[in-house]
Amino acid sequence: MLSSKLEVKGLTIPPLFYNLSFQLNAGEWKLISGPSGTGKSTLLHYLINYWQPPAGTIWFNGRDITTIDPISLRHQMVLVPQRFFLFRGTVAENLQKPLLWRGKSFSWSTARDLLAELGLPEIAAEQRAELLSGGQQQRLALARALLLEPEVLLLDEPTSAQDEDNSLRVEKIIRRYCARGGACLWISHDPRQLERMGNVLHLKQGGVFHE
Ligand SMILES: Nc1ncnc2c1ncn2[C@@H]1O[C@H](COP(=O)(O)OP(=O)(O)OP(=O)(O)O)[C@@H](O)[C@H]1O
Repeated sequence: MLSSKLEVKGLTIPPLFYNLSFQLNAGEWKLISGPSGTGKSTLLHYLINYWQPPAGTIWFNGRDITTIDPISLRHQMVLVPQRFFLFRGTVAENLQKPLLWRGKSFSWSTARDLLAELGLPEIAAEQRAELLSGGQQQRLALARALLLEPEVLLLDEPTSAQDEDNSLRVEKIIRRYCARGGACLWISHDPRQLERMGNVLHLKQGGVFHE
């Protein structure tokens, strides 16, 4: 039997989670919504073992994540945090560095196509990343994660700084990433986005409830 890509089994982290369980399969996305402070961002940090979960509570490809080398885990499961980090440097440098660290090659033409799909058709490789607008920087951070082609993408409010058109672009790209076998867990507060994307887990203190 194929195990799920990511599985949370009875995760208890007082006072945030009590016996929290859900799974995410390859080719699937799930959105997480819920009131501020219920632990949505914290949960994503447990999933990449930034915070260490109790043994046996978080599984990646059928392995307890506490038994996986954290760097290797974070190569396969990439988090774009709410307060993402861009290097001081050009757009191309920002996209290229994490690929090179993983021993992967960088193609500006692939990157440029992706950025165009994200509503940044005019962006130049040599443009300074810190001079882009907040919304443009957020899409650059997402493009950087997508170019890594991780097995699982963890997105913390990836469209919080986007207008409707660009939110739709992001949604389309995540649907395609999942259609190609990726798995995505995505925190969102946007009711229209939750409606459009579906597959919502509503997080309350003490558990996850399907809507
Ligand atoms: N490792 C941890 N263990 C237990 N509690 C934590 C841990 N890290 C953060 N917290 C607390 O958990 C609470 C939830 O924070 P978190 O940022 O995860 O909420 P959130 O649901 O993502 O909120 P928002 O929607 O406002 O982004 C905060 O009060 C934080 O201090």
